[in-house]
Amino acid sequence: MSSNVKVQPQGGFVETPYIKDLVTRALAYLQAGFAVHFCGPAGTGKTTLALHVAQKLGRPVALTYGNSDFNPTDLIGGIYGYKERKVIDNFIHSVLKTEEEMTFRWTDAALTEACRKGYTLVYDEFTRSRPETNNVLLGVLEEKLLQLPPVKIGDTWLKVHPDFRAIFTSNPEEYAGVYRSQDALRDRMITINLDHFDEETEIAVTAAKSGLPLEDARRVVKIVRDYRTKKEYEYVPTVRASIAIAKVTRLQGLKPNNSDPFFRQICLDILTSQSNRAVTN
Ligand SMILES: Nc1ncnc2c1ncn2[C@@H]1O[C@H](COP(=O)(O)OP(=O)(O)OP(=O)(O)O)[C@@H](O)[C@H]1O
Repeated sequence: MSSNVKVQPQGGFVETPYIKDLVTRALAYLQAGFAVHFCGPAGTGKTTLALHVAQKLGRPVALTYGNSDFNPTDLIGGIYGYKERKVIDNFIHSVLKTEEEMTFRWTDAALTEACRKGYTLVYDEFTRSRPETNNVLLGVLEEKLLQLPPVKIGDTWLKVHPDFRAIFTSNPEEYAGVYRSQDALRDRMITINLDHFDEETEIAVTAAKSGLPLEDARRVVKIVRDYRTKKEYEYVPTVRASIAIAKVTRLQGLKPNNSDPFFRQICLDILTSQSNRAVTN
């Protein structure tokens, strides 16, 4: 492994040449004012990358997650609660005057807050929201205008703050619970397709997240990658399997050694729990 791989203390962000290249490209597109979309299988680092790139932009982050139950108000905001003011004037005993005033309280949701204040929106797994819910993004990404619902007293359009940026993540369309997003929306973002990490990155991430020494993490990752390349299962184990095996190995005081039956069983349990279906074709 090249010496310039920075393995952070446990849990930190790992930046290998592979990760650095992705960060550089994403920042270039965002700084040019384009939205960026990380698309890839589970466990390929999309969410971590999106949050890291957002942090690099140096603006506050408005984070939201795709959800099939979402409707546009979950992205834009709505009327949540109201304030009631009641004045009773009984100065003249025979006359009772009451004034009631009810003011509704509008609350911005993540998209509106980001558009209004110039935050970076990170919309994780955005294709798990129904396409019609995401329609509101078309105007935001192209005309830089956010349409507000008529219930919002006064303004029905919000001009998007010049510092607003958007980063999206999604799993491929064949995943369960993922909708096919509109072509018009995909056309308004630059998609970077991710696959499983290169070996150097997977080792560094496994070591950082599990606390297992680098050389032992390398052995664990080799077992997982050999299993992954066999393609015997439709769902291949991800870096999460490497992290889990490495963490249990460390906490049990084991060495990643195939001649140890306990270590072998841990690998089997974790690898088979992630790849639960034989290839259908
Ligand atoms: N650069 C990194 N540095 C440290 N840990 C990382 C890095 N990238 C990914 N990870 C870790 O790898 C695991 C998977 O990453 P992440 O959740 O970002 O993947 P994902 O593609 O968003 O997965 P999913 O689609 O299942 O949500 C997590 O435990 C995450 O902390």
